[in-house]
Amino acid sequence: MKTLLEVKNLNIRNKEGQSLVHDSSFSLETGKTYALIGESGSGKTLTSKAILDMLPAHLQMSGDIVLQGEHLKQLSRKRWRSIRGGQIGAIFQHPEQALHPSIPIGRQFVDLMRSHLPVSRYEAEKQAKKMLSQVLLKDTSHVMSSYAHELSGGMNQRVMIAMALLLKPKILIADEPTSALDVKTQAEIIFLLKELILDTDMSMLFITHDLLISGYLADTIGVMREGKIIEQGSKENILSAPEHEYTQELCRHCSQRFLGKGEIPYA
Ligand SMILES: Nc1ncnc2c1ncn2[C@@H]1O[C@H](COP(=O)(O)OP(=O)(O)OP(=O)(O)O)[C@@H](O)[C@H]1O
Repeated sequence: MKTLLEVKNLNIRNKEGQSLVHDSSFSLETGKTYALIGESGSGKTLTSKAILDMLPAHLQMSGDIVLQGEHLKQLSRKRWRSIRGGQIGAIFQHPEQALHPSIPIGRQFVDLMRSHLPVSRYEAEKQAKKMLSQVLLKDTSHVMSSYAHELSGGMNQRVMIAMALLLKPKILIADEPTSALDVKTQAEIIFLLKELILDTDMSMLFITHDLLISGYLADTIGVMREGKIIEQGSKENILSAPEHEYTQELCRHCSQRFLGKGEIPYA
């Protein structure tokens, strides 16, 4: 199995020196999904922001992030941004915050594509429409001419997924992308992500508080609590033989929710 991204001994502290993420290490393999699961405030989003180089300046980070052999520590910020730019796509809980409110969706696609690749406007529009239909948005011309506020939450999340995939990244970071959606749309987006991952050799870091979703999407699960990854391993091991008491509790909740009895789904 080929390692695409390694997070090594990641530590993040606030101004007061309090540890927010503590000595976290994990790796992402080509074509595989790693789910980072944990309760609110456990450090999942800060971990993804560190990978995306989006940590606020007042937070101190140490450790190393290695993308295909290139060490973040050894690169200038500009160089890291350019390496990372086309190789890591990201989607978040609130797509409407990431989309520009007063620029039509289509133009945002075209601008993004043309800022990275020497393509004509016509070609960029063609690619954008292709991506929008890949995420199962039907009337692509209508979506292209719409503003984010004119689309539903589920449509905006599909638009974000299409935009994140436009530059054909090797890694997709999905930070609670379905938490703000209704249950039916949540399921549709989760199925879509699974299909997209199976159809390509893209890897995904999926951040969630939901063990059930992790069980469906992930190959490997890391359980995060109070800034630490307390347990990680294959989905099968984590779900059927969790070692840490906290993971055991998560599994019990999950099975009760899913089946109303003591069986672990997906294991
Ligand atoms: N910009 C920031 N400045 C200072 N502390 C922060 C900042 N962002 C997050 N924190 C703190 O760091 C810790 C981890 O936060 P983080 O957002 O990574 O948690 P999370 O697991 O993603 O939670 P959630 O599921 O609620 O998004 C929390 O204690 C949080 O209060």
